[in-house]
Parts: sequence; C-alpha cells; structure tokens
Amino acid sequence: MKQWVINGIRSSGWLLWAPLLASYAPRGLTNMYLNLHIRRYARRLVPFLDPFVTIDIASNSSSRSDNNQPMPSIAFEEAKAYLAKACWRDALEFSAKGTVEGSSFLLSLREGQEVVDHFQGVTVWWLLVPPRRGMPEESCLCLRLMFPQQHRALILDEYLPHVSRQGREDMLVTIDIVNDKSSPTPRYYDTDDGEFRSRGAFAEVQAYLTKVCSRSDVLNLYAEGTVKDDSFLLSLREGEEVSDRFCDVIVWWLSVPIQREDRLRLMFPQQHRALILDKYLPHVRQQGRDIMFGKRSQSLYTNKRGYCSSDKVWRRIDFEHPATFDSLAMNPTKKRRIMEDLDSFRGNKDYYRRIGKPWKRGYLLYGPPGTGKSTMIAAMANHLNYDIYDIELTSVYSNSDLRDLFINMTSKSIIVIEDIDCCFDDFNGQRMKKKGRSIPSGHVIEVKQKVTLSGLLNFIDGVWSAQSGEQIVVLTTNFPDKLDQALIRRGRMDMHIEMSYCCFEAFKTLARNYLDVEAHPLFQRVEELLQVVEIIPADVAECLLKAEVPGSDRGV
Ligand SMILES: Nc1ncnc2c1ncn2[C@@H]1O[C@H](COP(=O)(O)OP(=O)(O)OP(=O)(O)O)[C@@H](O)[C@H]1O
Repeated sequence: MKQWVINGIRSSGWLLWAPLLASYAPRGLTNMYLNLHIRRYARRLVPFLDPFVTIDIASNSSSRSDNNQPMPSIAFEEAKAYLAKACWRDALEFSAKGTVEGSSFLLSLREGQEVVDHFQGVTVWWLLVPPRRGMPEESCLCLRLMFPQQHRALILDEYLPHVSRQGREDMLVTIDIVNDKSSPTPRYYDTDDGEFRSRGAFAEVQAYLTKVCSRSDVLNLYAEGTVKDDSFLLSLREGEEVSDRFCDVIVWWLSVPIQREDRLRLMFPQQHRALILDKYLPHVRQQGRDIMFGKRSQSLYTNKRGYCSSDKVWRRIDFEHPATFDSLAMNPTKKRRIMEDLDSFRGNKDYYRRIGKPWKRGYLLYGPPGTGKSTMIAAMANHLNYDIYDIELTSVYSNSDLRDLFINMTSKSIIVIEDIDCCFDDFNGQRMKKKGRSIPSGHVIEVKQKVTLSGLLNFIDGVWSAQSGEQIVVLTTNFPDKLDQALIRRGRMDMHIEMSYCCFEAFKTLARNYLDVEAHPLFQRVEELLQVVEIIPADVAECLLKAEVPGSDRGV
C-alpha cells in the first residue's frame, strides 16, 4: 500500500512540476515533455475502456542455423529497424551500433523503452522486453506491441505488414535487376553451335526464382515454357515477394515494375553485402542458366549402412559442390588433358558400341592427403553434369549387396570409391575386417559372402557393368603401390592421375580463387620456394583463406 502511494506520487509528480516548467522552459521543450507524458499516462487509462491486445515478437526464430544456433527472427529485426526510424522522436533511450560500412550508426530501442506509433488514426505502443531471468540461454528479447482490441483487424492486416515492409527497406540493401526491353528478341537464343544462351541477367534471375517460388508459399505466380522441354518456368507476379536463403542469410526478391519497366528487386542485410555480391548473385545467374536450358540438378548418393533388401539402397542429397576445373589448382597441361579425355568420353557413345566396350571410363586419382582428389571428383561431376554415387565399401557386406548398389545406379554418373587401399586387406579376397564394426540386427553375414576384389572388378567392368550406361568410375588412394595390379591395369583404370604437391601454377590458381590476385611482387619468391618446399594445396588454401578473412591471424 505504502509502495503504491509512493509510486503514485512519483508518477504523478510531473503534474506538479509541469506548470513550473512551462513558465521557465522554452515552449518547444515544454510541449514535447507534456505531450509525451500525457500520451503515456492516457494509455494507462485506456484499458479500462477498451481492453488491449498484446503481441510479442521474439528476437530468435524457431529455425536453426547449420551449426544448430537459433536463427534471428526476421520479423523482430524488421520491427526493430522500423521503430528506430519511425519512433525516434518519441523514444528517449536508444542503443547505437556502428554500421559495417561507412561511419553511421544503427539505432535501436533500449530494454524497457516504450514508444508510441500512430497508424491510420490508431495509436499503438511498443516496448522492448528483456529476456526473463532464470530462463535458458536461448530465451530472447522481444518487442511487445499493444493496441486497443477494437482495432485488431487493422493492426493485423495492415499495420504489421506495413511495419515489416518499411523496416525491411530501412535495414536492407536494395539492388534492382532491370529487364532491358530495348531488344525485342526472346529471352533465349540459339547459337551456331546449337547451344542456348540467355538474354542476360534478368532472364537468368527470373529462371532462378522459378526454383525459389516452387518451394515457397507465394500465391500469385505466372508461368512460361522452357526452351528444351515441356516444363514451365514460374515467375513472381507484380508486387509479389519471395524469400530465399543462402549460407544462412535470408534475402528477399520482389517484383517491382516501375514506369512500365520490369524490375526484380533483391534486398539483403547490409552486413552480408560481400557474400551477396561475390557469391550469391553469380550463383543465382548460374543456376538460372541451368534451369533455362533444362540442365538437371545433380545428386550425391551414398550407400546406406546395412540396408534391408526392401529399402532403397541409396541415400540421396542435392550435389552442390562449387569446385570446377577453373578453380582446381594443378598443372594446366595435365588439367587440359583430363578435360579433353572427359569430353571425348561423353560424346562417344557410338565409338564404345562399335568397339564392343561398355560405355565406361575409369580414373585412378592418387597422391598425398589434401592434394585435391575429392575436389577433382567434384570438378569432374560439375563439368559433365553427372550425379555422384559415393560407395562406402566398408558398409557393404557381400557381393550381392554390392550388385544391388550397382544395378540401382542411373546413367550419367560417377561412381566413387575413396581410399580403395583401405577396403581390402589383401587383394586376393577378403575385405578388411574393421574392429568393433556394428552390424544391424537381422543382417546375416557369412565370411565367404563378403565383398571380394573379384566381385568389385566384376561390377566395374564385367557383364553387370554394362547395365547402367554412361558411367565413370573413380578410385582414390594415398598409396598407389599397395593396390593390386588387376584393379588398376589400363583398360580398367584408363587414366592414372597423380595429384601432387603445390606447384607454382597451382599456387596462382589458388591465389586467384582466394584473393582475386593475378600477379604480385612476391610471386617470384613464392615460385622459388615452391621448387624446394613440398606443401599440399590444402595447406596453401588454408593460409590464403586466413589472409582473406578480416581479423584472422595472418601471422600463422
Ligand atoms: N588441387 C586443389 N585445388 C583446389 N583446392 C584444393 C586442391 N587441393 C586441396 N584443395 C583444398 O583443400 C581441401 C581438401 O582437399 P581434398 O579433400 O580435395 O583433398 P584430398 O586429396 O581428397 O584429401 P584426402 O586424401 O585427405 O581425402 C579442399 O576443400 C580444397 O579447398
């Protein structure tokens, strides 16, 4: 009771001071002070007449990042940005954070700070509520919106979307991709070599958004036929908006025709400017081109451990490794030979038929760890637009299981068995027994049924091998000398490719990839050093990565 009286006197104290203040203080200051407090106290009376609705917007969303951290809530960030701008006249306490670029500040409300906003004649209140004490670490701040119940429809249907859109515009960088209508030609054209080319970035982005739209819940779309087959490309209708996610960053695409000019507006948070410009936009164009010309998306399959015969034998995920021959660091002549070999394999179905050989080709990649064997496989798959079947041989219990795997592969694929030297303890028969290997219940194993080298050879180039058509087999090893000659003889492993320590040409490729540097005064010194030092490309790549990341330890 006593406390209540004290609080009452405290909170109404301004009523006593106000007239005094009014007579001495400048008029503007007095008005602002009175205005602010009258509104604040009036609000406390309003609930007696019309109950309030409260909406809390939490700072963490329910989704999680790749490393299992709670993702920030977009709605919270938008509301925060909106309030910092729309209500800064009212609020007295802000916290300020420097922007990543430039020398300006981003303002946001301080915990406990309350601000008033007006929308179409309705007054609403916002309050920044701190996490509750004793709650788990992940509990978060929230922005509390309070408004009179009678305006529920207006606030939900119009005010909140307005807050979200305005806030987003204030906190995001915007890029408009404009459709160049000066040329009346269609979005695709046919080149002399029979390839389809796109008319430019707008068409590619539009095609990319097909993929984004098809997995979103956008309601208004339009469709257009593709060049190569009878499928459709979906696009955003005017004024529609769709979000996309790239490396845990959310971006928005909005269709905004301005003065009868088609525009696709990309909006993204300022702090991710480099990622979006350097990585996301090129990714969007490439994917858009692939979609337009009917390039299928690639898959990476791995065999399931101890599957039952009724199961599907392969587990599939999208294959999205960015490696290409362009970014692969190795001797350029060697690289060109490999690419020519792959190209001549791909186009030569008739040749293989004529000589009576299955349409298959084997590559043995050998060299120390970290020299790029896996990267090479990804570059091959991307070059040919093939799927990858990655066989973990230690999870296959018999030759008949292996046969199931082979007959369930499709054409246009690369079959990969990594570290083949670890798969057999001797190359006359038995697969290496792994200590403590758990075997799923119900799976009967007989020693004589285990995968054998001859079983593997049979599936690589025996009668079974011809079933699936256009395929490449890649074996990798760090110890080529340990391998059985039968496995790697020419005709079975047609090309033996040594992946070796970093040469100067490879270093230049890595410097271009990681630092965007083509030449540098230190290059000559590096060239001299690489002639006497054996260093794997993975170590060079790691050093260059550290040099590029701001704030990383450059001295190591
Ligand atoms: N030749 C290369 N060109 C480009 N990047 C490379 C190359 N070699 C290694 N790297 C970099 O090092 C990392 C490791 O390389 P990768 O896994 O391809 O080597 P690996 O020879 O397959 O190694 P392991 O034998 O241990 O499997 C790659 O992610 C890549 O970033």
